[in-house]
Amino acid sequence: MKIGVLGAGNMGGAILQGLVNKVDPSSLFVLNPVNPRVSELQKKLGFQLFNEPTAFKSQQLDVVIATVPAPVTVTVLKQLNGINPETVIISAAGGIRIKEVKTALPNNPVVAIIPNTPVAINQGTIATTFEQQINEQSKQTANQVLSLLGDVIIASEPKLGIMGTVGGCGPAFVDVFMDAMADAAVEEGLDRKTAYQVIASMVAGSGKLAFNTGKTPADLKDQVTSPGGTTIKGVTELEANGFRNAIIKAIKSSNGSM
Ligand SMILES: NC(=O)C1=CN([C@@H]2O[C@H](COP(=O)(O)OP(=O)(O)OC[C@H]3O[C@@H](n4cnc5c(N)ncnc54)[C@H](O)[C@@H]3O)[C@@H](O)[C@H]2O)C=CC1
Ligand SMILES: O=C(O)[C@@H]1CCC=N1
Repeated sequence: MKIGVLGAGNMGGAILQGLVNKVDPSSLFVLNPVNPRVSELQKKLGFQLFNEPTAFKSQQLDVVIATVPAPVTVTVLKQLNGINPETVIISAAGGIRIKEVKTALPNNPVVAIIPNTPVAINQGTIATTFEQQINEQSKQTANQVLSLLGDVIIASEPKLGIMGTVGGCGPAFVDVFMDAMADAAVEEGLDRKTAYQVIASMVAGSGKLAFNTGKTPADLKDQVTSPGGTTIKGVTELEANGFRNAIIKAIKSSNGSM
């Protein structure tokens, strides 16, 4: 399998790291304009780096994952005009519809995804929409690559935006939450390193508990709040300070509905 990545920034870099954990780096082909940061990444991960589209697009790639900034995605994909029509184009561009990608490369099968940064450790959440006309072979090729990176969750195109907001923007919200928790722990006298260790472990374990048990977050929360105990005092304070409302507004704002 030959995998192309268009744009090795934060998302492209995370995808490349996740892929290098699973496949030989010689099967990874990256197109990014000359950039010292990307040259460093190339040295670290060992993929093949191209600085212009002509040589990149003649590599007989099975897939190209587009992780250039969303506003330039269609323009950059147009530069791949003439690429093998069997190459599956996987666009990770937030807010860019399949039909817009098709205007750039009308003959290629297209898949729209919203991944998240945990793909770097093969624990990503990848909301995925296949174009309606896609054939089984192209679908399988895309699935084979994406499932190396984490959970592939199939979405209808109208739901890709909100699934991508929760899954793709979500890590940043969790990071803000963890950062604030660490500040509080430091204020209470814990050293920062230990605070980060406890918090990251707690978030990972809470996520796995929800995932593995299938219990609702409300049920899981109720199991922690002992009667007259310490947790309910904190939960009450969260409610008094509009924590839940802040999260709801953050999701709606990122999703473009506010
Ligand atoms: N950062 C994230 O967590 C997520 C990002 N995405 C999507 O991934 C895309 C990239 O986002 P980030 O990685 O955050 O941005 P970024 O700015 O970190 O990376 C963009 C990369 O594209 C490169 N680039 C710019 N013009 C190019 C061109 N003409 N040809 C090839 N490479 C080019 C840049 O040099 C840079 O390496 C966006 O479409 C975004 O919606 C989707 C889900 C999550
Ligand atoms: O912030 C962004 O626009 C991208 C899309 C989802 C996560 N990051």
